[in-house]
Amino acid sequence: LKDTDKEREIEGKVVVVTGGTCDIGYAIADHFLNNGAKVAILLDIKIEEGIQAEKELNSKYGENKAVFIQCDVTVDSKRLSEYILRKFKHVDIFVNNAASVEENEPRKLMLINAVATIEWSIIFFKHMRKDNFRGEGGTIINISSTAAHNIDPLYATYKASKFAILGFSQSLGHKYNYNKYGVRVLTLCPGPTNTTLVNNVYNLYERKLVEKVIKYYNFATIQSSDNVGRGAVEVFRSSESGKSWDIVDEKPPVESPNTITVMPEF
Ligand SMILES: NC(=O)C1=CN([C@@H]2O[C@H](COP(=O)(O)OP(=O)(O)OC[C@H]3O[C@@H](n4cnc5c(N)ncnc54)[C@H](O)[C@@H]3O)[C@@H](O)[C@H]2O)C=CC1
Ligand SMILES: CCCCCC(=O)/C=C/[C@H]1C=CC(=O)[C@@H]1CCCCCCC(=O)O
Repeated sequence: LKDTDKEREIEGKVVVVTGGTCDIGYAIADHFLNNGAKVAILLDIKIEEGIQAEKELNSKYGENKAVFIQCDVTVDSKRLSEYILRKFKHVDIFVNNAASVEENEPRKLMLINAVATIEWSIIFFKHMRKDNFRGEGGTIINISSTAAHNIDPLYATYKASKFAILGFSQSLGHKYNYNKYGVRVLTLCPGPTNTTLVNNVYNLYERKLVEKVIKYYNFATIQSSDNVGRGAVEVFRSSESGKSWDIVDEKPPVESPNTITVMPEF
């Protein structure tokens, strides 16, 4: 196999997903296991959901295919990355998916969505680097949002975090870095998806405003998490480093635009 073929193979790979116990993170873990991953390690702050998710995936794919480790991504990166590497020897795919949409806790939101994504990416980039002693290459997948392509009245802090993830991931995954270090960095930008997080929007904003924004972007559906999980595997199998992919309206991934849409006054 060529290096790029090996890199894009899922069979036998160790996958880590932050926020992996429900919704989009769970669907990503599920699809990687379904396509032959050796193990999916689910890092999440929620203990009961974590135990349940581990149980469900193990009954679907077999014993020890899923491992839940309780984790706060904002504080546990050093301790748990060392633990994971001691226990599993290496990690092939690291997915930064955990997030908050709590606009009224901006510091916490930025720590979870942006700072933690950057810190965990850097830790596992170093582990995977091929110029490192024993570095075997690998793929980091960071979850941004189509909200990172748009300026409108909603989610100002959340948007800032998703713009940060997109810029960081495309820069770290730049072809120059890929050629030098052999680690792929990919970004996914899901559109509105039916999860706990999305249902929060109507608690934060007037329904009329949300409806106006939805109409402006012409979103056809609030898609399933499963479509994002399926899209993640498709992107993993086909994408070059540094690219970003929109997964919207229950359709397959399409490359993200390099432009920002500014919603006019209304
Ligand atoms: N639902 C949507 O419409 C969209 C979601 N996204 C992104 O997709 C990703 C997943 O979103 P959803 O599944 O909708 O969210 P969700 O809220 O259903 O799941 C997020 C998970 O992250 C975990 N988490 C939160 N803070 C944590 C912390 N400090 N440490 C560890 N785990 C923590 C939660 O416990 C939860 O399991 C997020 O990055 C989100 O921004 C992007 C575009 C659209
Ligand atoms: C357009 C508003 C959609 C309202 C309901 C909704 O689906 C909200 C979803 C957000 C929660 C987390 C996200 O990442 C979602 C935004 C998804 C793209 C929204 C794009 C519109 C925007 O820029 O605000």
